[in-house]
Amino acid sequence: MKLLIQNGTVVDPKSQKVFHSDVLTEDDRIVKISENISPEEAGEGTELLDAAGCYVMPGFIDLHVHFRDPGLEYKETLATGGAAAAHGGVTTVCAMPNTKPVIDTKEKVEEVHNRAKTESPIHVIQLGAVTKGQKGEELADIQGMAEAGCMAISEDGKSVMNASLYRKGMKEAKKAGLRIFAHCEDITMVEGGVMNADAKAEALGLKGITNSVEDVIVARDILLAKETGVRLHLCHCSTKDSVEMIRLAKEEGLPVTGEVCPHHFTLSTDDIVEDDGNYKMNPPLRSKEDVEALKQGLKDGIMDVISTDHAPHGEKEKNCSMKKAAFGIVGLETSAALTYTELVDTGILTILQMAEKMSYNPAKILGLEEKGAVEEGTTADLVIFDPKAEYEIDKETFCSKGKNTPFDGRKVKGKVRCTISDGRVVYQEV
Ligand SMILES: NC(=O)N[C@@H](CC(=O)O)C(=O)O
Ligand SMILES: [Zn+2]
Ligand SMILES: [Zn+2]
Repeated sequence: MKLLIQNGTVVDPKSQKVFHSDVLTEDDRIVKISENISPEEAGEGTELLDAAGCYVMPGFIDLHVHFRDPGLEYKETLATGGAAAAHGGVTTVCAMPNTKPVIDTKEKVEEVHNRAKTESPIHVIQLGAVTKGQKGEELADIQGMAEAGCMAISEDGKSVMNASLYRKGMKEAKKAGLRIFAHCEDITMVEGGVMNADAKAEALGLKGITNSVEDVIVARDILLAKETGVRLHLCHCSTKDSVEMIRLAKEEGLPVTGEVCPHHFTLSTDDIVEDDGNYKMNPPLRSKEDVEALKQGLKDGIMDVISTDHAPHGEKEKNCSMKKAAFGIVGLETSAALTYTELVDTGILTILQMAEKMSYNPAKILGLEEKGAVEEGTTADLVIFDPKAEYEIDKETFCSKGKNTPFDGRKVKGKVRCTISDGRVVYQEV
């Protein structure tokens, strides 16, 4: 099977080049990148894709999604989450293990990997939990899960509060060649908070979550990574002090990377006008000052990755007061547009930096050398992205089962026209 992508502008974060070119794929590989590859040269039966006016970028790699499968299929499945990813230009995801049951053994990782091959149109890397059942009491089967290809372990949804146990888990992870993806939240300090602790929370009569809830665990986890040598990826960073601590860790040469979610650089607590569950996520939307620090951190290269923390929930769980609503919003189908609109179109990031944060750096963090670039010989995971398309986000167009987004009706610029995974078109705008 061959695809010829014509007339596009290739964005390759590996060579740091942006250039006009055609791209030819055969089966799951990029076989030729050159100007004016003719259909005759490509050969009979080659499918032609017109990318005029569009960027041809490496498929996005989202290090942080919740596919809710197994056990919570009413929220999402490997099939619907995979379709949402394809719609958003995402060709590889890391699925968090806070499913039902929690993914904490070799067999459970294998089961998801086997099913994903047929059920999901894009690549799914299942992550394992740090502790059995995410109960924080004893370590999960870390070595076994590594053998099943889980690549990283994470207690996402919460932190491992017992630092001694976490340190043991980090040592095991390092031995097994796995990374730690850390959700930083001191649960003892949350005290029933549902949004950022500020005047807006007070005005709405809602309990607040302080920056320190995140910051103390970021500090602790960086120190534990320093001691154990494990590669630490800090998920969904939301505060200016998280950025500052990652800056210091990097200056010291520690193997620490930072992730920012589109909602945390697009919205601040000022955008919450009423008590609406669709604005509730963990960590919460922060102050303008925090938002600016996150943007600056992305620009300066302190923050390495833009991932979504795609967290689908049922309608009843979200269309209610923040007091009752579940934490989390969907993100796979709005991420590229928000990143382009908020960061590239505004001149904060270049298009190459967008490809770095959404493809190249995530691939590097996972050690996937064949992904995250547009190069001859690498995997044919690609996205055709139209930077000129302007439209309003419409949650009814989402492939995800989750419609829980605060971005419904928001005007954005930048649209995924086509997504290619392993040389197959998995999403194409009709
Ligand atoms: N981010 C969220 O608000 N929710 C996530 C859990 C998590 O990422 O911590 C979820 O699983 O729903
Ligand atoms: Zn989390
Ligand atoms: Zn998460």
